[in-house]
Amino acid sequence: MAGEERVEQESTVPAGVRETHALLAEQIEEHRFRYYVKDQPVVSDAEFDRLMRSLEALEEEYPQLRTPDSPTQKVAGPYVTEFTSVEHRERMLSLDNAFDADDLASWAERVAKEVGTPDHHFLCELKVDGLAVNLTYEHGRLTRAATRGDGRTGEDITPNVRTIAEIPHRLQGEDIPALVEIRGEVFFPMEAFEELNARLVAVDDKPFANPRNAAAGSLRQKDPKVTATRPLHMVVHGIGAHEGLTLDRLSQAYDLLHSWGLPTARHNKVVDSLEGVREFIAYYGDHRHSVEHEIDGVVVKLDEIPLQGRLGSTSRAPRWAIAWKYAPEEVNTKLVNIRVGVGRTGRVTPYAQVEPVEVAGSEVEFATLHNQEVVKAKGVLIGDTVVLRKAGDVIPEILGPVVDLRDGTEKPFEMPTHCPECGTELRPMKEADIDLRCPNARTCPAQLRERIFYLAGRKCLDIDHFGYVAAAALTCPLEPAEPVLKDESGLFDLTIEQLLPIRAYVLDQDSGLPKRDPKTGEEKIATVFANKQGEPKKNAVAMLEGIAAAKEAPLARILTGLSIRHVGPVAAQELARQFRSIDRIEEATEEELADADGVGPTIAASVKQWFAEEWHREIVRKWREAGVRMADEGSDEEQGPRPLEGLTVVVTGTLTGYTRDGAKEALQGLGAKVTGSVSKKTAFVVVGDNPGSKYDKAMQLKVPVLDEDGFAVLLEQGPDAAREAALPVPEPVAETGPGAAAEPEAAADSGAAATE
Ligand SMILES: NC(=O)c1ccc[n+]([C@@H]2O[C@H](COP(=O)([O-])OP(=O)(O)OC[C@H]3O[C@@H](n4cnc5c(N)ncnc54)[C@H](O)[C@@H]3O)[C@@H](O)[C@H]2O)c1
Ligand SMILES: [Zn+2]
Repeated sequence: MAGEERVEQESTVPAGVRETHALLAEQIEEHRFRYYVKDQPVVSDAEFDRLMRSLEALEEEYPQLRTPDSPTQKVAGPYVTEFTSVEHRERMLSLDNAFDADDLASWAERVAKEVGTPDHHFLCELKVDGLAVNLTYEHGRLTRAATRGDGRTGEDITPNVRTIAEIPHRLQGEDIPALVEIRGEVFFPMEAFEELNARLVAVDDKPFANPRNAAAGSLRQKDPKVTATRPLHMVVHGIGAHEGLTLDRLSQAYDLLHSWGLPTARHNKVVDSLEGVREFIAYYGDHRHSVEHEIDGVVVKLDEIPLQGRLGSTSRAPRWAIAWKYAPEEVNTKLVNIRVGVGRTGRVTPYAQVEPVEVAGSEVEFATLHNQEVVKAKGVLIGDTVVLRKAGDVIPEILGPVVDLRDGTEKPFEMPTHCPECGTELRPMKEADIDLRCPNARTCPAQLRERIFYLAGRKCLDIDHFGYVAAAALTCPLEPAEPVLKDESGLFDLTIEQLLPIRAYVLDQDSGLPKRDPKTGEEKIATVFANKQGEPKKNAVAMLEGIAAAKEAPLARILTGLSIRHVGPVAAQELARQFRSIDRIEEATEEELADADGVGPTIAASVKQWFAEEWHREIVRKWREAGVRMADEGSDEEQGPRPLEGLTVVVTGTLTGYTRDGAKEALQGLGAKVTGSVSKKTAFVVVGDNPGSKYDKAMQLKVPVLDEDGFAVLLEQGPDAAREAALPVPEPVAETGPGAAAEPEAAADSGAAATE
């Protein structure tokens, strides 16, 4: 009876469901066309994947809907495009996804069951975010290159692919087979992306929304000469049809391909258990940005090629492989507005305000745009749908606009000519500067607020309960009309009586805008330092105590807090170490300052300029009157050791928390020597995003490599702790077996011990 009911249900699909299914399928086909043919998708990959999953869910419930032309059963297409179509000798498939640990485990279970032997291995590869290509080599000569197309038939892009330097026109070496199809991913490096869009926008061409589309759009050019100007790369990730080649393990086959000159992946790893797969996934989840290309996940494959054959494929994907996708870092959202913010040094920078979206685990409403030239170069208009990227802990950024969604109401951004907070006319500091500044350093409320916030912050006086809201309340309140601080000179004279009546917006530190009540949407206003009865809040009392205690702060922290241009914590430390008091620094000549260790002419000139301002000298005078010490006692030795003395460090790639100079200064300030090339004498190599050959060299020489977290450990805890925090040395693919990546050996000759 129950069985009959089931059959009954399966045979009738409600008309409404049938229609939903048809509409969804049509939407998906439309998105695929925009993605694979136009290279200009209008939704994010995550959004696309959601649509696919809805379709799959419907077909799960009503299996009759799962017909051979459902998008769930096809790779994509077929499409008629301006390229000649060519048939792949062996089909090019997509991949099934594992969305959670359970999916992965049941895939592994099925593999184990079907291969019938526990003696098999998993090959873990990174999932490169680009577009798939198929290279046909006949007797070692590249005779054809094609896109994936619908899996059976792709587009002939041979002349375009020939322009990619990494792809050999002729294979070199031993055992070159009569025929082999090489599958791989062509990608566009993130760091070249901004420049490409700038070039396109400059000649009124459409910018790309992200690097993956730039890769596809650059490769699928009618004129291969255009492709030749694009910095495309490729990573090999599979083998198709072949003749005259016996293959056993895929990992070993890659070694063979590598020996022929093909660009195989550098981060593959063979493991013999699901545990090893999980470790690989977790490792690259944390080190996603230490790889030379964007990755959107990990692909796990059965390494034994004969066993792969036993598992076979569906119409869409092999059963012997599965893709694990990481949380998406890109989302599409609306660029609501471009605002400008005024920084501590008066720099006025545009930033994007977007419709709030959740990305990489947090809600994002603002993204950096750096300066007005960057806005132009990105080709974004106010009102555009944009691709927003949040990579790890990095500040969110706008990658590019979704041009195909424009309706003509979008407006270009215009950089204001006057300061949004004090109305002063903006100008560049130096003629050649791109950045504009508000010259009203003393009383511009924005600059003062940021300076006070910085002064109270971790790098300077480090005063508890003195955050952004307090800084704003002291410098730009709603009431009283006059702020209690008109510049920083009165900081150490503040009294609780002055604080109690202050009412101010509760400002958001990232945007400088008032926070809003999530329910009413109203801007939040508060008596920041008093409770409802008008009595001092505990935090306000603690803040004043903190300010009083800061009168004894070391000179370096006071100096840093003065916001003298180019005098960050490191330079301040050098000045404090060598001059000992603020008076001696003020009295020193520019030459004397420039001669000091770690100072130099730029900093020296800047210090002189700072003291030349009357209101700056007034700050020092008032602080002294209030009892601020502004001098360090004792000799050099008592100033504490330089924990990185004797170490040579190389910095490569882009760090997120530091400029290259900033990282260098931080290291030098602690006594390290910073050089440009890696040798056996190098104690550490610090790598940011997209490191390059120095990273490889370090791995080769077994020099400990630090990512940004490791770098922080080096600065804060010294070399011994940093060695522990170094990245593991990736194992070459051929070295199979379990076990995590090898511990890096500590450099034997790296000198001084950590002293804390
Ligand atoms: N935004 C859109 O409108 C839109 C439209 C269509 C597709 N997409 C994106 O494309 C995906 C579907 O495309 P798909 O069918 O190519 O599936 P997929 O990207 O999930 O996986 C299959 C592809 O992964 C690639 N790949 C990368 N590294 C690999 C490796 N190491 N080994 C094997 N393959 C590797 C291959 O090109 C392969 O064809 C969607 O999940 C979505 O992210 C987006
Ligand atoms: Zn201003």
